[in-house]
Amino acid sequence: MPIKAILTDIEGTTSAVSFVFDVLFPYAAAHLPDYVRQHAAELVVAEQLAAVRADSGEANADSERCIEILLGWIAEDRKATPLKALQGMVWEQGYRAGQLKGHVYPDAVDALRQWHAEGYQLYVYSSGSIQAQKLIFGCSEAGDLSPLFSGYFDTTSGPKREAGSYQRIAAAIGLPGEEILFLSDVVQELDAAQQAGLQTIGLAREGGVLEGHDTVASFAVIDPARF
Ligand SMILES: CSCCC(=O)C(=O)COP(=O)(O)O
Ligand SMILES: [Mg+2]
Repeated sequence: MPIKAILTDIEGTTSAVSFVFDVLFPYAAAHLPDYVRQHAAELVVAEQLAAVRADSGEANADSERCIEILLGWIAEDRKATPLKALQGMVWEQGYRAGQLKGHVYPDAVDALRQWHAEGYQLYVYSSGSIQAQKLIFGCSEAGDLSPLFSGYFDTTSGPKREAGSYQRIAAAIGLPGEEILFLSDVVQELDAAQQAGLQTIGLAREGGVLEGHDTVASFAVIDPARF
């Protein structure tokens, strides 16, 4: 079955891990406390704070305690959906103010443009919220890459290390798994996608092999037509 859609991870795949850890996470840690204080009464933020209380098991946590919990989650890189939603809101302010520009490897920019021109449908699946995904590609160093993408998936589709998440995404895309190529730098994510019937290629940008998956160091050597 030929590949019709390509689903890509962001951190470590299209974009440098260092951009996420050295730029995005510190920006969120610096600005999230005041953002929460200023917007805690607004429904979109209040809903996420309610989810922080539920996920942490601290039903009576006030806004200041929620901020402490969120900063702890940033420090431990917890892929918690309410943290990711709030990070997306905070980053939006940084991108709009010109303080942030999304990093996307030049080889990924070139390949995504080529695959889009060749008629492949392109999708993103990241632990970052859909808002954060649209920002990193929409406000990237290479310009607005958002017209290349047909859709975005985040942890509201499920955790990235569970096969069921990829089954739900394939159903949402409307293609059998075998017609979707998933790209990631994390072997557990590739394993879960493979278990769901998707094709996989691992990205090891510093070299090495992702056990059980064809592995490359750059998008430049990926040929979706070979499947
Ligand atoms: C959407 S950019 C921010 C990335 C992020 O918050 C994150 O946790 C990265 O997760 P990924 O699934 O892209 O490895
Ligand atoms: Mg990744």
